[in-house]
Amino acid sequence: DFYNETVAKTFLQFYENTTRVVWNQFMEASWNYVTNITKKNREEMLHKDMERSQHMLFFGTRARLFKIARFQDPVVKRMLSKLQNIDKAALPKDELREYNKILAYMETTYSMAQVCLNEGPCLPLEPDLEEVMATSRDQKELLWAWQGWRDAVGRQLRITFERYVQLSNKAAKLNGYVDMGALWRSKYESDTLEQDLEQLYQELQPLYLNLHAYVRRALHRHYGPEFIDLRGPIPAHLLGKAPAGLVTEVGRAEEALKQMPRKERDGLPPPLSPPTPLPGNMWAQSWVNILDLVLPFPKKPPEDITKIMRGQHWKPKKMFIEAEKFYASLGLLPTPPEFWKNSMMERPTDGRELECHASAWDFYNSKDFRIKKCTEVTIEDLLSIFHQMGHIQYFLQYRNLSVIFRAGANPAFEEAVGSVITLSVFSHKHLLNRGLVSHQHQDSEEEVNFLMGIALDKIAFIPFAYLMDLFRWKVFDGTIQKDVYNQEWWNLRLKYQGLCPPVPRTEEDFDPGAKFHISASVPYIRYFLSLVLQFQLHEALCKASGHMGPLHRCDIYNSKMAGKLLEDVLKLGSSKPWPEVLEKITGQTEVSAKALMTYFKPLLNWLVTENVRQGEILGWPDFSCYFEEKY
Ligand SMILES: CC(=O)N[C@@H](CC(=O)O)C(=O)NC[C@H](CC1(C(=O)N[C@@H](Cc2ccc(O)cc2)C(=O)O)CCCC1)C(=O)O
Ligand SMILES: [Zn+2]
Repeated sequence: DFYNETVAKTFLQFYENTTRVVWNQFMEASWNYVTNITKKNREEMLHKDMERSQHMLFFGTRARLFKIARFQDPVVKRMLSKLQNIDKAALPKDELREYNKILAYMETTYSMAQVCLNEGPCLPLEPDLEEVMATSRDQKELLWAWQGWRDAVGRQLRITFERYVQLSNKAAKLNGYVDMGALWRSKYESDTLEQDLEQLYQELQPLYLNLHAYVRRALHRHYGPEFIDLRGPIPAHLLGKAPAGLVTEVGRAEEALKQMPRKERDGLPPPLSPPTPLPGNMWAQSWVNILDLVLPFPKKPPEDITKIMRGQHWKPKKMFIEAEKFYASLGLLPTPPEFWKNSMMERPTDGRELECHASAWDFYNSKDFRIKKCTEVTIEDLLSIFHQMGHIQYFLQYRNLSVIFRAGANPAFEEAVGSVITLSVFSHKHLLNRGLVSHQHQDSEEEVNFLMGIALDKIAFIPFAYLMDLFRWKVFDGTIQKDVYNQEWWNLRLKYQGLCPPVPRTEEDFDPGAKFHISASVPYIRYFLSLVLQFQLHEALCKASGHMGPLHRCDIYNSKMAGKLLEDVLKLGSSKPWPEVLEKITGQTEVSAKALMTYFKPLLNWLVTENVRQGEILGWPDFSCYFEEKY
């Protein structure tokens, strides 16, 4: 009897009891696969995924039969409505099998891809290619890594991705959504999500445009006017001067152009600007690695924390313990023994294939939680571990809730928890307290340098995090057709990030696929929202900790008050609508960029003054990726 609420409660209890087993087995099989990619482990993972989907289908279809509108209990209503979305499990069995094979193929292609030197070793992304992108100033090497990675991954995924889009949309429709983008957006329980996101983006754009203009000037100074157009996009791959004898696409194009009789070549577009390397990251999503080129006060460089960590003989385990201590200092829950026994904290040395992209795992049995990370001893990896431990803390806090509510208030909350903590960890006060810097006092110029370092990570990330799902939403809703995937990707990269590809791209390429979350079908707007949310939460926690003074100097370490505020939110999981959860911690019911702007105010003031002094143009009115050469 689907009108009876008591029947519904029995149904939900039955779901609860059976789900734990099914989900735990699926997580175990997934973990075994991504930590040891073999045919056997793949078959086992696919089998357990089918079982999980059958289970979801059984309960999802029945949950839809209950007359929820007639029910009184808000918890029962919320549970039943969440059960109704069964995602890909709605597909007919044979198509679900195909879909799961496609998902496994895309994620595994990404994880196993390598770029091979002409005669010599093949390098995987982590840590080797990422190391090249972060530290090399040899443009031949940088272009080789950047282009090689896209050839090895993006190109391989193009056709499969087209089928992935079809089946994703079919699954979404079978769940009552117009396309998969709509299903992804539904996790935020808001019918004004897209407008709210655009509003946040507009608020943050001045900050990004000022940073972009300033960085462009610094790169212009470093690489020279023939590489950087001060009114144009930043070539996404900032290479040093092309050493003599470098033959690239561009070199060849220029050579050909010079050979042509003048009248013929005048009609042609000038060749691409010579390639330039990424600002220190394979996707130009973070520019921290070019801080040395853009430091506002170069006479006061920040201390190299990676070097200090290595000097103090930090090991991966110590990095995890450091994070554990921080969460404990807030009075939050300790990680259980299973965590330390079952996690993978370093890349295995037995030559197995595995997925190194870091991740935090909930095994849905209230006691088994793990992190998988191919940890290197660097400050980036230390911060990433704090981020992952934020996921673990959330898992711990909501572990006794119904399995239906064991998720973040929304996906951005999941992401923001760990990132909020990193804002304290990276504060000068905390680094000094933990012996990771020795410089006692930070003067106002050093503070601007510090904020520049944070901005190169967080502000540079804004347009990237926004466009990642703008692209996929348009692919899912058909605005972007499959024959123009790559040019539309670069149109968005130009429009929002003001970046150009370093060498000509074609529709043989599929550059979006070179990013983990696109090959692994992980939504990304969560990171854009988390970026704004983490500063809003940081402000609230700092206030609760009794912090006085500028927000960027706050460190909530050891604050039980801040910890209590955070705990009260985390243990709610997704049992309450996220505006209610946000209000509990900040007093506001809307995500606001105010705290982020407050945090970066000193830097924005400095940037605006500097850009005015230089007469900078904000944005890239010379929007072409081609240079008006001197030909
Ligand atoms: C079983 C499972 O998948 N679990 C989920 C968690 C869950 O859903 O429960 C999970 O662990 N996802 C992995 C993912 C890893 C990282 C990532 O991918 N980050 C983004 C964006 C970004 C960039 C800068 C930054 O400072 C913070 C984030 C990127 O690198 O582009 C890589 C290192 C950092 C976070 C993550 O932790 O979010
Ligand atoms: Zn995360």
